[in-house]
Amino acid sequence: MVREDSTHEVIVSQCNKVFIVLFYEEIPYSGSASLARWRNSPIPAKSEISNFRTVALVALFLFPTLAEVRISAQSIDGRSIVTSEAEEDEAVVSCTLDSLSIGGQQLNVLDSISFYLHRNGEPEACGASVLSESTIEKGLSQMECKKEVDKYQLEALLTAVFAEELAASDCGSNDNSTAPEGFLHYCDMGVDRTIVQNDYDHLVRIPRKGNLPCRFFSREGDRISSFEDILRMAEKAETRECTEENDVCTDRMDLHLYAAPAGRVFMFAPSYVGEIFQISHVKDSLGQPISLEVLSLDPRVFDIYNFFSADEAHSLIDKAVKETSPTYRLHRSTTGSATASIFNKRTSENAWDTHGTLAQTIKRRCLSVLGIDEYQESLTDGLQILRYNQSNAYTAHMDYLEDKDGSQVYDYESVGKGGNRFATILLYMSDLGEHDGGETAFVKADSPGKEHVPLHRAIQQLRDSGDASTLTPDSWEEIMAAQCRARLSVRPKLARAVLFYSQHPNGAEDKMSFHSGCPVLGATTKWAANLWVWNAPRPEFEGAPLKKDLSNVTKAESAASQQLRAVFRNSGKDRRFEKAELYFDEDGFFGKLGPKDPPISLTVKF
Ligand SMILES: O=C(O)CCC(=O)C(=O)O
Ligand SMILES: [Fe+2]
Repeated sequence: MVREDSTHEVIVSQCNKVFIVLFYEEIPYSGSASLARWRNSPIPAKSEISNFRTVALVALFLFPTLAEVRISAQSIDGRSIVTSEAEEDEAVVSCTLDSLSIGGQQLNVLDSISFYLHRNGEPEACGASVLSESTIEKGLSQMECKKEVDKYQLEALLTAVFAEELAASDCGSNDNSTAPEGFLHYCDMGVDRTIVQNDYDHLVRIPRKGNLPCRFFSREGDRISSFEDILRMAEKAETRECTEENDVCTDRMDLHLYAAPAGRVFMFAPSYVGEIFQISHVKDSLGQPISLEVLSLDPRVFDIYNFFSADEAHSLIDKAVKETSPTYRLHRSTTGSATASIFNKRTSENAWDTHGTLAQTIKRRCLSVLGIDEYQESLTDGLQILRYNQSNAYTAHMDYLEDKDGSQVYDYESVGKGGNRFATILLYMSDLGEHDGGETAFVKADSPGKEHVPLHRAIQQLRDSGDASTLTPDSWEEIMAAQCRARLSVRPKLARAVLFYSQHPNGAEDKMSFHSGCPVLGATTKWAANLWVWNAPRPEFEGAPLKKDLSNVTKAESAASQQLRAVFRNSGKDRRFEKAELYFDEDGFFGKLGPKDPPISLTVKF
């Protein structure tokens, strides 16, 4: 028996014979149940797949052994989603923490933790709650009493539990923060705003609701992947001593968790200039702890201490200077998203180091510091080695790329489900003194603690100092050099590293991130390197988000976008179906689908 309700959920239950069938528009599925068709997604027969553009994958099931299967199908370009789930079984499955392989005993400590939940990038908690043993056990019951909870399952569990515990908090999406399902909506922003990252197939939807889960991080960007992580963090958490004169009073620990919506990247949540973040989960080259210090809140700029060494800087420079390949060697820098072109206000030179052993190590370190726990080449440009000789500069710009005339196939709208550069890590590889220029200046931001200096006065001060005598009066370089002294700026120093964001936590472009590479005033060469990091696979990489309007899309790109996914799982509530198996048609065995088997994800290209 199958029905489709107004929220486009297809409910499948009590199917004795079930087949996976891909079928076309008007051809009704043949089997023991009837299945309502997803309105905008006619479904071709298997043999006809190549002939039809609009496809949805609908799953029906084989064998009398499968009672409850959850189905979801989504086209990568977000045109359709079909979600279905079996009707709820009334039988209550009870789980205990003891069933977890970590051992329930250790988890007793959960009772003494107060969890403060933050939305991604927000220094203020949006709500607080306890995760009692019983709430976790309830969550586990909904998740089929797992013995081992992997990070995706844990994320679904935490999202479900916090959504319930924090129903009356401010943890919802900004549009509707206190709605009862607010936190669930915050975590799953809908197809138009959810970036399909490469691990999308692994995400575990919230039991019975179907929403995608948040990911949870420590304040320092360490992803919570297991209960052990929570316990480890709890050990380090602030302990609030019990002062109440009350028998049942115990010391409590305050644990702050930062929740990033599905598909979104973690962002630090600074609250004051000078604030420190100890990044103890990232391995550095120096054997010293990496830490961040907040230089500015708007834009968000941080010093990264102990990020790389002077030796590493020298090796990167050495390799760049010796590079002979026309593509990678030092050459006059260019700008632009699709077609790179020489720009008269970027007079530096740059080389690319994409796959050098050291460049790779540094790129990995960059992603780890940014809270990306699994390295993905597709999220970075190459490491760009920069050389600025005397007077060389890069005018104020944003690293966030624009699709000015809307002609690009790639979807640069990172506030939606597109990708763009979201963070830049800048490595300085030479020392420049107070009078040498070459700073990186955030020209829209005042320097903390300094009064605002109007530009005309800054130009006069620069001229009076005599430092800019090599620059032509009234040239863009001279105006910039003056701005650089009057605004928030970072001075190059060998082995200094800086992080800044080009996006807000919701993916919107951060216009305050406007910055420049200030003219080098003295004779010292400024060497630097930067890594632009994307919030989604960048253009040309697998999984790159493409625009909805596919009319001009090349064949290869359109093939990548025309995919559908389905996830099958056995909820395990009915013991008769312990040996369920999943088939495509009658003889295409996909895999075992017992309650303990992992969910099976399928991707169909057409
Ligand atoms: O050289 C600098 O200080 C800044 C460089 C920069 O902004 C860039 O390459 O995007
Ligand atoms: Fe830049």
